[in-house]
Amino acid sequence: MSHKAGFVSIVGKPNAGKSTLMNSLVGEKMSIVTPKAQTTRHRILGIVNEEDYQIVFSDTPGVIKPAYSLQESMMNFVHGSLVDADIILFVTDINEKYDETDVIEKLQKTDSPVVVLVNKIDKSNEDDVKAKINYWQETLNPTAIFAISALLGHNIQAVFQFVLEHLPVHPPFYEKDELTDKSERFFVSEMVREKIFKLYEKEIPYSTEVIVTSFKEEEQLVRISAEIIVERDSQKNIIIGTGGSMIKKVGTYARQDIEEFLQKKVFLELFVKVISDWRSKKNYLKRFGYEQ
Ligand SMILES: Nc1nc2c(ncn2[C@@H]2O[C@H](COP(=O)(O)OP(=O)(O)OP(=O)(O)O)[C@@H](O)[C@H]2O)c(=O)[nH]1
Repeated sequence: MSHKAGFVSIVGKPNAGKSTLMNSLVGEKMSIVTPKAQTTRHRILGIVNEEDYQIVFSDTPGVIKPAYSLQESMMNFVHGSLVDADIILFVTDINEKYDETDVIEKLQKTDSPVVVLVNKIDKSNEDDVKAKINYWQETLNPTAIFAISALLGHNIQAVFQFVLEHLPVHPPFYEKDELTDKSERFFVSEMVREKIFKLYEKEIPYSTEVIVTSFKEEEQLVRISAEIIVERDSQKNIIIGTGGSMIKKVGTYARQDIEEFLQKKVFLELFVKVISDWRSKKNYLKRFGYEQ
């Protein structure tokens, strides 16, 4: 029996629903999902393994014009995923307000088959869905178009089947028990970062990075320390909150998720550290895993 395997890249503008789609296709929560744009910063692999196939999905940061070095690195992850892809899933919000010219230009340059996924149809109507499908047919002339709701799981099975049928015959790229290329530490830091995206406003989430500094497995529990890095003292005060009230919330919510993820009791300690303008400094971006 021939084994199929390949790379499937999920790309699109910020907030289109890429991470929601990835989680739905993989059947696990791999990527953090929040209502804010630019939540995803890395290229995150989600691997689906069956006896006769292996699909390696990549969730990528939303396509933007980079304003600072961190965003440049984020866009490098997108380019990398377009170059590798056997199939590209382009996710677009049916009610998209952004100008998508930059994504369209990128997609027109690739040799890989492009599938357009018109997402969030639960927030639309049949006429608008038809109009959008016609628009994308004319604009991109893609290999296929699906109208989906990543949130409600509508048409996701059809997309999955399409991917499977178009996957090349190839031996597996990863061990068949691997679910991702990222470490437990990475997912722990993402869970803390997700809470920061949900609990704080304006620039705070975008100025924040989370680094797991210690991860010790003991018999009864896992002891984890993490640093929340911000760019200025004023942001440090906001993260901590009056009498530590805000950081306590971050810690409590994150710990609950991490316990579920690790299936073990967790002791989580959070520290806040200021590194001025870390998002524009190459050495920090490298240390935080954004640069090769
Ligand atoms: N109504 C509706 N909302 C959706 C759907 N898919 C995603 N969303 C919501 O849209 C928001 C953004 O979803 P994400 O999956 O984080 O989007 P993303 O494209 O990964 O965003 P970035 O990481 O910023 O690039 C979240 O609030 C989701 O719950 C959908 O099919 N319908």
